[in-house]
Amino acid sequence: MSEPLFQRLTLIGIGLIGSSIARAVKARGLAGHVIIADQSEVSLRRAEDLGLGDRYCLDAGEAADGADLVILCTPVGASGAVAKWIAPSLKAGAILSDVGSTKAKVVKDVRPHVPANVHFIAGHPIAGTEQSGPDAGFATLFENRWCILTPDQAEQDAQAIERLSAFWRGMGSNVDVMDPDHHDRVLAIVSHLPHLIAYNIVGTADDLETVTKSEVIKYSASGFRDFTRLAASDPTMWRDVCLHNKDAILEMLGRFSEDLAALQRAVRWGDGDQLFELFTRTRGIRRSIIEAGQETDAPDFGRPHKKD
Ligand SMILES: NC(=O)C1=CN([C@@H]2O[C@H](COP(=O)(O)OP(=O)(O)OC[C@H]3O[C@@H](n4cnc5c(N)ncnc54)[C@H](O)[C@@H]3O)[C@@H](O)[C@H]2O)C=CC1
Ligand SMILES: O=C(O)C(=O)Cc1ccc(O)cc1
Repeated sequence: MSEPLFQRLTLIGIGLIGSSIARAVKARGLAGHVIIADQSEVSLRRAEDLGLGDRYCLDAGEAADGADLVILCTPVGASGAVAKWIAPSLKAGAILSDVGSTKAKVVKDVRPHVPANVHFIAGHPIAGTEQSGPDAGFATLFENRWCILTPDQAEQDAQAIERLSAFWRGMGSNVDVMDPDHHDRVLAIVSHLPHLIAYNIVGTADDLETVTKSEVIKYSASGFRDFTRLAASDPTMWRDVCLHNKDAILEMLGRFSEDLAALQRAVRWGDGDQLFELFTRTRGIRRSIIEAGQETDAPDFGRPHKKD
């Protein structure tokens, strides 16, 4: 057997993403020793029952002590505080990363706490589900998905970026490197806005006085059901995403609202040509995604282009 990429891996937060990393690392032999930390005793005990790691700690600082790679897998709102807590325990030469859905604010919150001899490289696997907690993870989650790294000190961390990229490739992902602000604008439109729209439409249906709750459940067509899946996503995680990526989300929401108003006008004035033109254009985008191998007929997210 070849040497694992990292001798000691620490995962802080053992929910959907942390536990998926733990499972993938175990299945693929990517780390010698896996240490798991979580602030929830229940999740930590569950992780132990599932055999996700080699050691379990309530104290993230203790867990990070001596690790070669530490990955923050908590909601983004906790990143800064956790980084501050573990900073004194990080060993020289260690890599610190994260999996948060937003990047610029994570870098802003974490960077000030990172010792000069530690490589901090923020990251985001574009893979997930609406589920959360240690039971929700699975070893194949990252296979054939993108992972975006957003280093803010790319030149001095070049070797560490390559090691971290190899780690994600080892879990089956394709890796892209991007500026944190650009990441946040792209993800605002392809991920954050769709979740907000889903939360909103399901909330609106729930509030309607003229349609009963039981009718919403009974007659929900598959389009509405797709929205309810996204709208079942973790409230803490998505509250934090909205608070963190406020500017990009507001920018995309502004644009979205303008386009929705145009659509509303086309419906009001019976402008069939405009409706037909838009629906034809968007159908083409779906077809391009399927042709690029990023989507099957089932709901899916972020699958990279198939290699020839
Ligand atoms: N759920 C998804 O589909 C995806 C989520 N992400 C990102 O991954 C991160 C984790 O998300 P999930 O695994 O879905 O969440 P989750 O809710 O399943 O797990 C988060 C875990 O972090 C723990 N935690 C929270 N604050 C903590 C703290 N201060 N110290 C130690 N542990 C703490 C919680 O107890 C929980 O076990 C988030 O930043 C999210 O934006 C990224 C890609 C996809
Ligand atoms: O469940 C879905 O459809 C998702 O969109 C999963 C997801 C959620 C958040 C991310 O930052 C990346 C992927």
